[in-house]
Amino acid sequence: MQQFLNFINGEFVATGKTFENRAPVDNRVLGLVHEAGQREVDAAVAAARAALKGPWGRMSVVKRVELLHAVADEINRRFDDFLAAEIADTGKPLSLASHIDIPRGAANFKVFADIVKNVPTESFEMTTPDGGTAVSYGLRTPVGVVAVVCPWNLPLLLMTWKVGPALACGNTVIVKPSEETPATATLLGEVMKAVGVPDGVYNVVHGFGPGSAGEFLTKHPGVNAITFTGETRTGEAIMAAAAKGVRPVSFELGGKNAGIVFADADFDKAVAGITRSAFENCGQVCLGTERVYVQRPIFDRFVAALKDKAEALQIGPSEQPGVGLGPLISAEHKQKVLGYYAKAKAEGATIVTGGGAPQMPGALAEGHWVQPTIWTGLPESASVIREEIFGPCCHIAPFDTEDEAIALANATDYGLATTVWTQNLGTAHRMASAIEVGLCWINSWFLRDLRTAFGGAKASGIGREGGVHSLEFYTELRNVMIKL
Ligand SMILES: NC(=O)c1ccc[n+]([C@@H]2O[C@H](COP(=O)([O-])OP(=O)(O)OC[C@H]3O[C@@H](n4cnc5c(N)ncnc54)[C@H](O)[C@@H]3O)[C@@H](O)[C@H]2O)c1
Ligand SMILES: O=C/C=C/C=C(\O)C(=O)O
Repeated sequence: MQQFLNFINGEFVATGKTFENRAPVDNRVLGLVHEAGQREVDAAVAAARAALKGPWGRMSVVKRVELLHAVADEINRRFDDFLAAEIADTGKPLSLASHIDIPRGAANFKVFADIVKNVPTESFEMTTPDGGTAVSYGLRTPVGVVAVVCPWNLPLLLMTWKVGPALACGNTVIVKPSEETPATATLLGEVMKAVGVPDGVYNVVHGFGPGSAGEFLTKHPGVNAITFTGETRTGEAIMAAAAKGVRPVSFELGGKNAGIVFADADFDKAVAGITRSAFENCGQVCLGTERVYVQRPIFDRFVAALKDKAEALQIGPSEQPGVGLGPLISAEHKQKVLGYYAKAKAEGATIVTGGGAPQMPGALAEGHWVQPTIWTGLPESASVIREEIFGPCCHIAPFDTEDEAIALANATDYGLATTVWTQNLGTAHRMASAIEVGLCWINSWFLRDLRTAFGGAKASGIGREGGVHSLEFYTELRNVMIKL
C-alpha cells in the first residue's frame, strides 16, 4: 500500500495517524496519507526557520536561482512520474494534465527564478535641507516562513504557483496540500532533495483543515505569512487565524464567473471557448464559467451549439483516447454537484442537456462521474446562478445591451474572472473596464502570461500574484537612505 508521508527538514516522516487517499475514477484506495499533528507542524516550522538562518538564508541569489532552475528541470525529467501521480489523485484527462498541470509545475519555478534575477529595485537621489545630497535604494528581503495552503483542483500547478515565488524570494515554505490530493506535493520533496535544496526549505504536512494540519499551520506563531487558495469561507477562517500576530495573507478564493457572448462574436470560437470554460477539468476550475450570457439574436443558436459540444464530450478515465471529461474529485463533491442539479430542476430550469450521473462500466461505476449539464430559463435569483457549484455545468440566459450584460455579470459577491466574446473593439474595452473582476479574458479563456497580475476582486481574493506582483507579498521592501 502506497504511503504518502510528510516531508520535514529533508526527511519523509510517517505518523501513527493515517487516512485513505482514493482515486476519483473508481474510488479505489491509492494509499494511506500520514496526517501531521501539532508536533509535526511545529517541527516543520522549526526546520523552515533554521534553514532561513542557515544555508538557504546565506545563499546568493545567483545560486538560489540556479537551484530553482534545477528543480524545474528535475520536474521535467520526472514528467511521467508527476503525470501519473496527478492523474491518479484527480482523475483528470491526460490531455489536460500533460499540457497544463505538469508543465506549469516546472514553469512556476523558472519564471520567478528569472524575475528575482532580473528585476531591479528603486533608487533615488535627493538634495538634503543642508544643501547636501542623499541617495536611497530599495532592498528586498524575504518575509520568512511562508505557509502554503492548497486546493485539490490543480494540485501541482497551484501549489508551485506559490512555492516558486516564495523560494525565489529567499523564503522557506511549509505546504499543506489538500487532503484529496497528496501525491505531487510529496513527490516534489524527492525533487528538492535530489537537486540539493537545503533541508527545511521545502516542507510538506498532510492533513485536513480545522483540528488538523491546516489549522495548526495557519495558527502557528512561527509562520510569517500565509498564501491560500480555496473556498471563500475557508479564507475567512484563515484570515481570522492570520489576524493573531498580524500576518499578511494572499488569497485566491472562489468565483461565480460570467461568460458573455455578443452577437458579433466569432461564433465557433465563442462556442469552443465557453465549452472549455464551462467543462474543462470537469468544471473544477475557479476561473471557469457557470453563468453564460448570450446576446439575444444568437441565443437559440448558441444554446444548441453548446449542447452539441457538451454531448460530444467523452466521459471516462484519462487513459481512454479522446477523453474530455473526467470525474469530480470526491463522492462528497459529487453529492454537492448533484444537489445543485436537483435544485435547478426543482426551481423550474429547462434542462438542455445532462442533469444527472452517467452509467459507467465495471469498476468505473464506483467513480464520481456526473454529466455535463446546461440549463436555461431560470431567474437570476436561482441558487445555481448565485452560488459556486464547481462542476461541469452552466446556465445560459439572453441579454440585449452592453449595460445589461455588465449589470448581470457584476451581480455577484465574487469578482474573480470573466470571458467576453466580441469582435467590436469598443465593446471589448468597455466590458473590460466595467466588469468587477481581477481577470478579464477577451476572445480567450485561461490564457496565461505568468508575468501578469493574477487574483480576484471582492470575495474572490486578496492581493495579486504573478510577475513582479508576487515580490510584493513574498518580500519585505526596505528603504535604505545614505547621506553623502
Ligand atoms: N481563485 C483561485 O485561483 C482558485 C484556484 C483554485 C481553487 N479555488 C477555489 O477553491 C475551492 C475548491 O478547492 P477546495 O475544496 O480544496 O477548497 P477548501 O477551501 O475546501 O480547501 C482548500 C485547502 O484549505 C484547507 N483548509 C480547509 N479549512 C481550513 C482551515 N480552517 N484552516 C486551514 N486550512 C484549511 C484544506 O485542507 C485544503 O488544503 C473552490 O471554491 C475554488 O473556487 C480558487
Ligand atoms: O482553479 C483555478 C485556477 C487558477 C490558476 C492559476 O492560479 C494560474 O494559472 O496561475
